[in-house]
Amino acid sequence: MQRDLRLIGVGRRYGIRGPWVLRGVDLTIAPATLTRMEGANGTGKSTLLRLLARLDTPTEGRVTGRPRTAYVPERFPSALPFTALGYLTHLGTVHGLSRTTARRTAGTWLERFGAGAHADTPMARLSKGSSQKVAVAQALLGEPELLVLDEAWTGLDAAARAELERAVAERTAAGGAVVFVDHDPRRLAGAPDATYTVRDGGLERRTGGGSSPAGPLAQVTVQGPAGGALPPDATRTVTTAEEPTPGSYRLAVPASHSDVLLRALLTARPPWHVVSVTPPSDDDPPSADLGSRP
Ligand SMILES: Nc1ncnc2c1ncn2[C@@H]1O[C@H](COP(=O)(O)OP(=O)(O)OP(=O)(O)O)[C@@H](O)[C@H]1O
Repeated sequence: MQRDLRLIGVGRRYGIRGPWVLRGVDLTIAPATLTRMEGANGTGKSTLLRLLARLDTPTEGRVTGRPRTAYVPERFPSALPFTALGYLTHLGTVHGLSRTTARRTAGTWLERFGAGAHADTPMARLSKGSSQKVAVAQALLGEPELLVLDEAWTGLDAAARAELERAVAERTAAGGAVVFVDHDPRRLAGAPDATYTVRDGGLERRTGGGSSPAGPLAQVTVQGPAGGALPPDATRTVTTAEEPTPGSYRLAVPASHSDVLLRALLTARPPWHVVSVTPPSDDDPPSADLGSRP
C-alpha cells in the first residue's frame, strides 16, 4: 500500500432525511497494521467498513488513498452461476492473474480452508460454511493491500477460523493493512495495533492494542539475521521476549497464537530460523496473569 487510507470528517446517512449513522469520523489506516472495529449491533460498523473498502461513498467528508482492496461482506451472495473453483479462478483473472495462475492460486486457497473437495461444487449448492470459505478465499487470492473483513469468521469451522487468523497475520507481515469486525472478543486477541468502538456515530479509540492474548504459554526459540529486531507482527503476539545472545530470542506466546507467531517469523524478509517450539506443560500458569509485553 503506497499511502495511508484516510477518512476525513466522514459522515454517512441513508436517505436525505435519514438519521446520521456516522458523523465526523477521522481515521487513518496505515500499511502493515491490524485494526479492530467493535460496537453494538446497528451502530454502523458495516457502514464504516464499506466506506473503507470504497464500496460506498460518504454523505459528507472525504476518503483519500486507494489501496488495492478486498472485502468479505457480512452476507456473501453465494447463489452465483459458477463452481467454487470456477468463481475463484474468474476473480483471480479479474485481479490480473493469468488463468493458469488464478486456477492454481484458487485451488491452494480452497485447500488451505479445507474446501478442496468442493472445488467443483456449484456455488448455489455449497453449505453456508463452505460458501464462507469461498468468500474469504476470494478476498485473499489477490494479496490485497487492504483487507476488510466483516464478521468473516462467522460460519467457519475451527480449522478454517485458525487458517483465516494465519492469513491475516501473513497479510500484515507482507505490508498489507487489515481491518476487521468480529463479535468474538477473543478473535486475534492481542494482535490489533488499534481497536475502535463505534458508538453514537463516532469512533472511540481504545487505549493499547486490545486485550492481551490469554491461555497457557508455548516457548519458542528463534534465531534472526545478525542485528535483526523481531518483526512487528511477532512482537505484537508474544507475551515476553528475552535476547540471551544478539539476534537469538526466547519467546513466550499463548499457545493459541503460536501459529500466528511462527507464520510472522517465517514470512519475514529475511525469514527467521525457528530453533525449537515447546508446547505449554499442564503446570504452566495462564499468560493472562503475566502482564507486560516487550
Ligand atoms: N443500505 C441501507 N439502507 C438504509 N439503512 C441502512 C443501510 N445499511 C445500514 N443501514 C442502517 O444503518 C445503521 C447501521 O447499520 P450497520 O449495518 O452499519 O451496523 P452494524 O454495526 O454493522 O450492525 P451489526 O452489528 O448488526 O452487523 C442501522 O440502523 C441500519 O439499519
